[in-house]
Amino acid sequence: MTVAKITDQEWTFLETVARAAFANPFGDTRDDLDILIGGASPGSSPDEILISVLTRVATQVESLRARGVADLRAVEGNRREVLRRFFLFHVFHRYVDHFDRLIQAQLQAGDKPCRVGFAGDTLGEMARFGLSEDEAERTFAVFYQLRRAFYFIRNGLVGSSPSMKALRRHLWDCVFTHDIRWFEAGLWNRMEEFSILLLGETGTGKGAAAAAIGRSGFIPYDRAANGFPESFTRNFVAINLSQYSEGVLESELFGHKKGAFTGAVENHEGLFSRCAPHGVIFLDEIGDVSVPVQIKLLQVLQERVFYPVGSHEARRFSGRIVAATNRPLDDMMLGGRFREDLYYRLCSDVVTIPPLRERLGEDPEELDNLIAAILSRVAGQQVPARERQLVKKVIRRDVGVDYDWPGNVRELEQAVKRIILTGRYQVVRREKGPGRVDRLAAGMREGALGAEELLAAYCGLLYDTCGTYEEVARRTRLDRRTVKKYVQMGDHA
Ligand SMILES: Nc1ncnc2c1ncn2[C@@H]1O[C@H](COP(=O)(O)OP(=O)(O)OP(=O)(O)O)[C@@H](O)[C@H]1O
Repeated sequence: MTVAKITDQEWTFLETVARAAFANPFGDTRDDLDILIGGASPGSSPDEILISVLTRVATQVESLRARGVADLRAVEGNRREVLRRFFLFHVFHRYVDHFDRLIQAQLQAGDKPCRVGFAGDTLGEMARFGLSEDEAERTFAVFYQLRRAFYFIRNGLVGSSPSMKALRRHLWDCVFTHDIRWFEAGLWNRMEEFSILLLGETGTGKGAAAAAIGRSGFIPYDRAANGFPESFTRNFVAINLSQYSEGVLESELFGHKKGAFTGAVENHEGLFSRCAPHGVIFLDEIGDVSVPVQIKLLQVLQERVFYPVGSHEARRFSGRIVAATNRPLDDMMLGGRFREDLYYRLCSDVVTIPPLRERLGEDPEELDNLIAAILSRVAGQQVPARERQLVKKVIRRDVGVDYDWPGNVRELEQAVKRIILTGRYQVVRREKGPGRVDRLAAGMREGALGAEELLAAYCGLLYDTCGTYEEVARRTRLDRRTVKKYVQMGDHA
């Protein structure tokens, strides 16, 4: 048998590469394996380590080829699996730059799927290693997915603190499961069954985390089109549930039929019908929806069908749900404001996003990394170290080192912008509880409040006690959107 030509020492090497092949790139295991594979000296840079890994693997592939044993068809069982992963590691890294360029091109092109010029070469190379056509095509799609997940999780969520590293690892598992063997064995096609609940304070990056998951979904390779029929930009649709009144929200989510209500002059496709088959719907601020809408969402999650408003025609939904809230869902469930059955349907996994103050406490460099990322996002290019230091100095001067960043990264983004505009960042601290009541009462006694200020202060006061825009809307008989506007106005007064 040809396998006998591979020595035990070589098998040890192949097994190590096979373990690295699909390891979580944000975990420590992958780093340790790379050092083992490449034999790089301690203190080498990540680029040096990677080059030595790829060189050694390519040399080993050539050696197997020269002896005529670089073919999976001659091997079975566990050894086939080790060899398969080893060859795939090699192929993946040979085409990784092509995948990166495809991601960039697709970002530019938006919803129109891009041509994939290198598919034939990559598939041909896998075929020469003995993969069947189906296996090669599915693997090609998984390669694209692996690279997208790496790109969007790394770039969408900046930060080097331990809790951010843990978050990136966690998000990777949300896309591929904690053991990619399960994913490869069939879950690649069934991740829609796993909904994710993102928890965390406002501005921590729940939307950014959801987008990273959404853009990293599986997109099947289409043989006839010689490419991917769907752009990943279409694979993620987000809705902020707190922005809509109940009636409008149902229409936005499920669509409506012409004539379903006054003003429904055309059929309207809702979010659920617009979602691509392996796409993600991001339900932001899920803690703010009314119980009737919660029941409808539960039905979609349970039965995978929904009905446009005014229609009895069931529509199928085959995407994945990611939901987020900064509300205390536990308390809300106790008070009957959030349904337990929906909660348990939403949380195949719960991901908690750390607040900025915790991250800064773990690693002071976190602030530098975030300032750099925000500045280059605002400027559209890398910003010199001098400017970055300047912004950091102003932050330290104006809010001190112990500032708790209640608005988290969103607040930091605004702080950086304000510093660019004005050279300073003075914080208006949000007053809660009795302080607010006193201020409102004093303002009324003095007759000093304008109508909008009065409403903003009253809505803010109610929001502090009731906890949801919906409840404030009920008490003030305003609609939820208006309430939110006034609460936020009060926050920034
Ligand atoms: N780790 C991060 N790295 C880079 N940018 C981040 C990070 N976290 C958040 N941001 C940015 O901060 C802003 C706020 O993030 P996001 O909207 O995702 O927060 P959120 O938790 O969803 O807030 P809310 O609960 O109010 O909806 C966005 O512009 C986002 O890109």
